[in-house]
Amino acid sequence: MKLQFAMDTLTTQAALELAAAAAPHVDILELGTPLIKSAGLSAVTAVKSAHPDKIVFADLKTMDAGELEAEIAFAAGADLVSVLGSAGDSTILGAVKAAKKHGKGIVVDLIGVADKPARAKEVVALGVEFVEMHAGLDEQAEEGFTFSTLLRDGEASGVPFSVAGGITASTIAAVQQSGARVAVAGGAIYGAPDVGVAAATLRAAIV
Ligand SMILES: O=C(CO)[C@H](O)[C@H](O)COP(=O)(O)O
Repeated sequence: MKLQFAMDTLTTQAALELAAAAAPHVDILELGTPLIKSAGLSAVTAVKSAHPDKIVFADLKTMDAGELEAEIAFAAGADLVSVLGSAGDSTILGAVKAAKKHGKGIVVDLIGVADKPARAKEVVALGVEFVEMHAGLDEQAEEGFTFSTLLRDGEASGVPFSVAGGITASTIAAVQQSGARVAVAGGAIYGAPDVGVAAATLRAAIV
């Protein structure tokens, strides 16, 4: 299982500092949605230039104009770009077209989708690399939130999936046991007193 670090920060400089500390321990460096909205796609270029050996994920969460948005992110240096599962199939197909042109991949984020396993099957048939079983930051803060639903949905989907939703060093082993291809961790790394140690701890918890 790969480890993806979601850098939910606001400036390119902060992202470069986080990436430098965590890179030895992670496989995928994610430019979070707030970072791309704040700093622009030049942040993707900066992170990819500093870490050409890492997979760089641009978390665009695209909802429309799939081909155009994916195209500009791939041109900026992204290896993977996210599109929302609640977007129409034409949006997802457009993004897949841009990915094929660049020899890169689309990840469909199933945040907010009620029947995640069903939509996962549909979008993988459209040509996406994998889906993300995702409970966002707001959903995580809701009363009654249970992380285990994401793992059950991933297993039920029968397609390649990642998991994101407040993963910590104590829950990442369960993510691996669910068969996830990628574990996405944001706050557990960027919110830790020592980013490098936190990333290394998550890595060590993957058996
Ligand atoms: O995409 C996101 C929010 O929409 C986050 O990057 C994702 O949820 C991972 O962060 P965390 O581990 O803090 O939940």
